[in-house]
Amino acid sequence: MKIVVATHNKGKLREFKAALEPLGIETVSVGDIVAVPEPEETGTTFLENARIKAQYYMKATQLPCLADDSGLAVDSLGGEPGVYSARYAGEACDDEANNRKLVSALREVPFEKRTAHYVCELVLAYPDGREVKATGCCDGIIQDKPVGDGGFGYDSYFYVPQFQKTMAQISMEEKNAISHRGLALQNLLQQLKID
Ligand SMILES: O=c1[nH]c(=O)c2ncn([C@@H]3O[C@H](COP(=O)(O)OP(=O)(O)OP(=O)(O)O)[C@@H](O)[C@H]3O)c2[nH]1
Ligand SMILES: [Mg+2]
Repeated sequence: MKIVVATHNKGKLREFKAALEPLGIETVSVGDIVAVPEPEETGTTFLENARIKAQYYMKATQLPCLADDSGLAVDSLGGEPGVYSARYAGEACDDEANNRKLVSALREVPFEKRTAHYVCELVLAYPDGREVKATGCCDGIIQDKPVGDGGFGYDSYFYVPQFQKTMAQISMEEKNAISHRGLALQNLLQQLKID
């Protein structure tokens, strides 16, 4: 079995590959199948954006496509950066700029009040119109200094109490077992009756 993963984020792709290959499911990046511009993520929720991406790439490839919309919601920032996680510091920004803005926004907030969640919505869209949706959430605390070099994005600042480490210090297998994306994927596979 093969799944087209409708993302251009290499970190997400690596995680999908690591979770699905042991189950005998091959992953292909949509960028290796069609050369189309990325759709605008105009939704106001993770689910809306995941649907926009899944539908767009399914129509472009005529294949079942799995899209992921995810992000970080920080309680003391009223849920920010939320759906804007990838472009928190502006449209043409990178992980480093986003992290700088995050640390600066939390400068006055004590560690115990820096609770946050990663959220992931997955949508698998089929050419016949069917859609399978799954969601996952993972709790953590945003620390001041980056630690670890695994993962991507905000991971080196995202402290996971359960491991007493950041998301960038744990292995890919450990991340997939507890992360928003890993949990959403487990839920999706249950609905597809694959485990
Ligand atoms: O450190 C992180 N570890 C994670 O596990 C994680 N999951 C999401 N995020 C952040 O949220 C944005 C998603 O935005 P997003 O869903 O639009 O994805 P994207 O634009 O990067 O790729 P695409 O899938 O849209 O092609 C990403 O860029 C990251 O900033 C994460 N950061
Ligand atoms: Mg995106």
